[in-house]
Amino acid sequence: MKQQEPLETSFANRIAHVLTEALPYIRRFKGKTIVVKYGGNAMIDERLKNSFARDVVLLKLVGINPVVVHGGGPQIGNLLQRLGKTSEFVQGMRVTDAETMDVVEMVLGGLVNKEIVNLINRQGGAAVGLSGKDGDLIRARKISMSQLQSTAPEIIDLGHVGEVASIDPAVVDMLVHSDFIPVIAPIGVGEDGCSYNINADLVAGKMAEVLKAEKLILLTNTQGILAKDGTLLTGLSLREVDALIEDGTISGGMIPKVRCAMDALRGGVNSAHIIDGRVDHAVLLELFTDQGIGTLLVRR
Ligand SMILES: Nc1ncnc2c1ncn2[C@@H]1O[C@H](COP(=O)(O)OP(=O)(O)O)[C@@H](O)[C@H]1O
Ligand SMILES: CC(=O)N[C@@H](CCC(=O)OP(=O)(O)O)C(=O)O
Repeated sequence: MKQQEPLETSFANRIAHVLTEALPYIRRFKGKTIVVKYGGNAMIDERLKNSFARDVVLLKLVGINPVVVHGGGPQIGNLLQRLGKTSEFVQGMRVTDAETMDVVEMVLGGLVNKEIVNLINRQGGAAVGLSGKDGDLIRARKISMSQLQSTAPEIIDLGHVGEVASIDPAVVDMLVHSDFIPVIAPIGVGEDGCSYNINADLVAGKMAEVLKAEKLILLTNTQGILAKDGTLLTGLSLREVDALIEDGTISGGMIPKVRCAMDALRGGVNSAHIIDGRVDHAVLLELFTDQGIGTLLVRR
């Protein structure tokens, strides 16, 4: 008969330490909602995707309510390229004509959404995929060029690019309270009945606000918010973030991300975290360890 190797003492101690360190956090977050934005750039390889799905399932099993909002920008770009279409971006927003909108809906609402649902379910969770159309979840409003400081004067219309006009959380509440894990694609419906392509960070921020979430966690492809010299800024207040945008330390795609996190904080979410989705089990490390990872944004 094969004998089980005894655990090396220091390794066993480490496991015990990790589990006991997690305990106060599990107690603190039990019954609370945590909105996790899973960006397309963090969906790099199978190992990372599975580690993300395991984290989400573990949260649910210890009594926390994860709600996943996903992106899929690179995946939309890949399919558009295969179809011979190129995308233009204005302030990080993809100019979306009717044909591009069809692709966005296929990729986000179909491929990416169902892949995440399947990953979570294979790890033992019960995920249900939704787009903003399901249960009239996300009402969208068209974004006009005048709302953006465009550096591309030749583009006069963003097409089907929307912002969140309102969220009706009824379908998400119903799923959460029936022990399902909602997985939401950032597509909204306009007053005109048309589909709108919404930046996933914007949807995640508003979702966290409307669901009165305890935390908003944004997974991205950097360690967090970095200073000019490349060091990680571990904790920032709203005032400090404003100053970093002002002096150009925060730029590009990080601007809408911090803006929506700041809006969520002002709307009552207790904390927002920008963390590195390229790290295995990033969500667990953030939630259940004393030091956390990435950048913590707080209201004060
Ligand atoms: N101060 C900063 N700290 C970290 N990243 C920054 C900063 N300023 C700009 N960025 C850029 O923002 C990017 C993240 O935004 P984005 O590419 O839109 O992410 P995602 O695809 O995850 O939504 C980083 O990869 C980096 O290039
Ligand atoms: C209007 C707009 O730009 N929408 C995004 C939606 C996907 C997204 O936000 O994906 P990431 O989080 O992976 O960047 C897009 O078309 O790429």
